[in-house]
Amino acid sequence: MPRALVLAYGLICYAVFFLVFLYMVAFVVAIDGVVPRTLAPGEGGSLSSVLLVNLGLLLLFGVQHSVMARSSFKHRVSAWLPPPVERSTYVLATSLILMLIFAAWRPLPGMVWQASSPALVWGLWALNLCGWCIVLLATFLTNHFDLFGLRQVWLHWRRQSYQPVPFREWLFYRSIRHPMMLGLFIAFWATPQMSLNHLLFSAGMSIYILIGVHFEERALRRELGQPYCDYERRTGRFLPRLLPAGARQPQNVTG
Ligand SMILES: C[S@@+](CC[C@H](N)C(=O)[O-])C[C@H]1O[C@@H](n2cnc3c(N)ncnc32)[C@H](O)[C@@H]1O
Repeated sequence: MPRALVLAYGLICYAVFFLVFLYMVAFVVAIDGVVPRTLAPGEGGSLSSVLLVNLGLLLLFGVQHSVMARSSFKHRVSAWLPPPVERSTYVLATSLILMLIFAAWRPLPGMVWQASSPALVWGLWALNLCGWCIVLLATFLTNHFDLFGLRQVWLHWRRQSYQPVPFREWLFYRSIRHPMMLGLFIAFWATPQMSLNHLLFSAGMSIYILIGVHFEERALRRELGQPYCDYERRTGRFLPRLLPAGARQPQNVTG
């Protein structure tokens, strides 16, 4: 594959994901008129058909995300998917599944909660915004450009060999292991208006996150060994551990 094509492919995949992520914010936040389809309540057909379609979509997302992240999958497809474009392809596949969710999601009628006090409404919107910001910031604390495949295609363009991103323990990662997922939890659940529709989406995504972090931790334990086990002891999954200050000194996980 010509290097320019690899670079263009990586840039396009990143741009597509960026737009899809922005759409996801609007889809979840569900403010009228911003995007055509959101998680606002509506009539999507019989309860059984709505559940079948929506749970199927969430399952599809979970399967794509987990299977494509596995090293055995990467190894198997390496013959026809060159390493520099592997991450971009994963990002593109995730974007396509998210687009399918936005297009095919069947709405449910009814609200679960609706805050009425202006202070609570604004407080919850502020918390929601914090959630999205934590997600974005956490991508930069590890390596935003590696996570979305740009670093891989750029290094290939420059004819430089790829070196994996070192394990980071900066800021949030000093005390919790999954700030990106914590941000998503906050963004999915902190809302002044929770429709039944939104509840189903948030619950499905949250279950997937819990399963995903289990596999991510297992992979990191295998890859990094004892230093990662020590990191697990010092940190909490989503919330900081209540440890004496001295016990939480960062150490270099990669040795
Ligand atoms: C989608 S990111 C999610 C990271 C983390 N679970 C979170 O919620 O912030 C998954 C990738 O981040 C990598 N990763 C996890 N923790 C990391 C850290 N502290 N430093 C660098 N990379 C990390 C994992 O190896 C995996 O490839």
